[in-house]
Amino acid sequence: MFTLSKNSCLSTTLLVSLFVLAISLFFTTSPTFPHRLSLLARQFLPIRSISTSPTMTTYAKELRVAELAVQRATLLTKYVFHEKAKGTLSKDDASPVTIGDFGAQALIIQAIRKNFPQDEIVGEEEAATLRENKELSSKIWTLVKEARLSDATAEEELGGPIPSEEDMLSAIDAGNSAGGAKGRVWALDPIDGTKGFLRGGQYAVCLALMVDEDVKVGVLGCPNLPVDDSASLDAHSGENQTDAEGKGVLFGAVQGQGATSRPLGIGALGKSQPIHMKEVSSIADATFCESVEAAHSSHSDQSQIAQKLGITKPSVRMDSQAKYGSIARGAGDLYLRLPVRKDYQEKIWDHAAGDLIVREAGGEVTDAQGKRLDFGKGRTLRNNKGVVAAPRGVHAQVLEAVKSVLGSK
Ligand SMILES: Nc1ncnc2c1ncn2[C@@H]1O[C@H](COP(=O)(O)O)[C@@H](OP(=O)(O)O)[C@H]1O
Ligand SMILES: [Mg+2]
Repeated sequence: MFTLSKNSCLSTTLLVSLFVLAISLFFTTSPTFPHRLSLLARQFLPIRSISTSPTMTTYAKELRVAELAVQRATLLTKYVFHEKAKGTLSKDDASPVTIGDFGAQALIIQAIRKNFPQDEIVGEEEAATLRENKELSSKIWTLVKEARLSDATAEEELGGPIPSEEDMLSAIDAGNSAGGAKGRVWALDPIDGTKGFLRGGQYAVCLALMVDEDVKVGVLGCPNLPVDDSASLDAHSGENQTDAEGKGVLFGAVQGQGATSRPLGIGALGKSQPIHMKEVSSIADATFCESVEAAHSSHSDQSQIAQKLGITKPSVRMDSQAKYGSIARGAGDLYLRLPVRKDYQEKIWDHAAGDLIVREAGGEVTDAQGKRLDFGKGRTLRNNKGVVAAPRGVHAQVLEAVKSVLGSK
């Protein structure tokens, strides 16, 4: 019979322990530990379970591509915005916003398709009208061709420029996914806040990645917000600001990793810093951000809710998801979207990025009944009505006021 002496038993145990210790030290002290773990996991687990687990995947590449792609798209939107302000592009032919929308969508989808060819994309625009209007299409193509980051490496990371006008149209049309609760789905709003864009106010280029309906990555490019996170809230509304000095911010977030802001540049990404919502110790001191458009969110319900909460400071009106970015960095505290039309369904591209950025900055985002926004129901948030975004500590209090005002209707 095979037996072991007490001594050899002890030395075997010692050897095994030393081996285990060495392996754990190697992995845990290595800067590439999460990456190694993910590679190891990839060999033993099916792909789907890796991409849905926040601990296994850092989404570092997705965030980087999204930030660079949004930054590149804003080169085009900023050009169009300033040409419009100079009067070179007029509002009459509806072209400024159309050119900006289509051009930005093409540039961003090109980068997603190059880097993540299997992913689905829900984009706001489609190219049908451009295929019928050759003149408009070639006008957009002229600008798309020129929109390049000044940093060659960054441009390479995005997969380079779009090769032809036909490729541009095909990229725009690749945003036609129906969305849904399964797999990797990007939500893209090439120019959110169309009305703000035309008015010379705030607008945002918005991109988010959902994996199995959960928002994992969110990016907002806001060319007209102040770079400075501590700038006064008035500077955030940005009506008729045409001077680009000190403006342009890029917000980013990955689920479980916090939210950041960085200057919106023209080449490589600028330095990022963490952002946090402001702590609200007394709700009466809070400030609301609300939509400029009373047709998008009821201004009268908003003022009744403010009254209920004892808030006397006037709300700051701002277009686009710049509202989510602003409260996430403590410029303003609360953002409500109060339904005007009962039949209107909010679009996923109008909320996905902002929802994650606010939650990662210490906030809570629900609908007006307190339900989490449901991004797995296709292109719209058909399971939700309204939006309530607030710092985690006061969200319940704000929601109660919202319910009591909307409930009495
Ligand atoms: N009746 C309505 N209720 C709520 N949102 C609406 C709406 N009609 C349009 N919108 C959305 O409101 C967005 C702008 O939001 P805000 O008012 O916060 O700036 C628009 O995005 P686009 O500008 O991309 O079209 C559009 O999708
Ligand atoms: Mg929008």
